[in-house]
Amino acid sequence: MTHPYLSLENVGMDFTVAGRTFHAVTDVNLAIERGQYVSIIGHSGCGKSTLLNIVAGLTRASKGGVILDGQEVNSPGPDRAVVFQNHSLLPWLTAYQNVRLAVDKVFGATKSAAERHDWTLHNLRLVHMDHAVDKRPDELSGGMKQRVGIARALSMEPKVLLMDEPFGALDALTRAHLQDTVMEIQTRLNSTIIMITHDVDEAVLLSDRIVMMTNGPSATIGEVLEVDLPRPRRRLDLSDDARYVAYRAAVLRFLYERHAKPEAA
Ligand SMILES: Nc1ncnc2c1ncn2[C@@H]1O[C@H](COP(=O)(O)OP(=O)(O)OP(=O)(O)O)[C@@H](O)[C@H]1O
Repeated sequence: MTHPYLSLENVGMDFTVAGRTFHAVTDVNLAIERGQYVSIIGHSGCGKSTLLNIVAGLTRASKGGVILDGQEVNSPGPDRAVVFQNHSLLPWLTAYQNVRLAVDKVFGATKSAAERHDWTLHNLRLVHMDHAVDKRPDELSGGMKQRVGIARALSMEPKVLLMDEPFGALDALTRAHLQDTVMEIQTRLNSTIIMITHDVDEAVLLSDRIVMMTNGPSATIGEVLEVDLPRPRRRLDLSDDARYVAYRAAVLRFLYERHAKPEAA
C-alpha cells in the first residue's frame, strides 16, 4: 500500500480559555501528493492558521497527527518552511544575509562555503531578487520582502512549503507579479505547497486542489475542489475560460451560500 506524501489524519484542535474548552477544528483528514499545490480557504476564524501551524510543527494537535514522507511531525523543522503574510526577515541583515543564514543552518555541514554562496544567490535569482542582494528589509518594498522570504524558505529545500496568506498584505499588481513568480517556481521545482488564502481567484489560479473549510466551532473540511486547468496558467487567458469561471463559482457558492458566516447569511 502506498502512502500519500503528506497526510493529516483525524486532526483536531481544542483550546481551553478561562477553564472552558473550545473545539476549534475537528476530524480533518487530508492527503496531499508530492508536487501538489493545495490552497485552504474559509471564513475568518475557521482554523486555517491553526491547521498550517500543526503541519509546521509549531502547534501540537489535540487529536490525530500529521505524517510527512513517512515521518510523524512533532516539532518545527527545515523540511517544512513557512512564509507568513508579513515578512519575518531580520532587519539588520541584507537580503543575501537573510537567505544565507538559513542556508548555513541547513547546509552548514554538507555544502562548502562556496556552494552555500552560490545556492543563496541561486534562490534569490529564482524569485527575481538578484538585483537587490545587498539591500536591507527597510530598503525593500513589501513585495520584495516577500520575495526574499520565499527565497529563504525555498533555500532550505523543504519537503513542503507552507504559506499563510503570503500575498495578503500586497497591492493587487504586486500580488499578481508574485503569484506568477510562485507559479513559475512551482512548475520548475515541482514543490509541494499548502497556502492559506481568502482570495477565490488566487485559489483557483494557483491550486491543484482547493480545500474549503466549514465555519467553527468544530470547523472541518467541507469540500475539496480539484482544479483541473492545464499549466502554465496565464491569468489573462483564464479570466474568460469557462472552466475557470465554473471553479470560481463553485468556491463562491460554498463560501457565500452553503457556509456563509452566520452574521452574513
Ligand atoms: N492560542 C489560541 N487560544 C485560544 N483560541 C485560539 C488560539 N488560536 C486560535 N484560536 C481560535 O481558534 C479558531 C481558529 O483560529 P485560526 O487563527 O486558526 O483561524 P483562521 O481561519 O486562520 O482565521 P483568519 O482567517 O482570521 O486568520 C478561532 O476561533 C480562534 O479564536
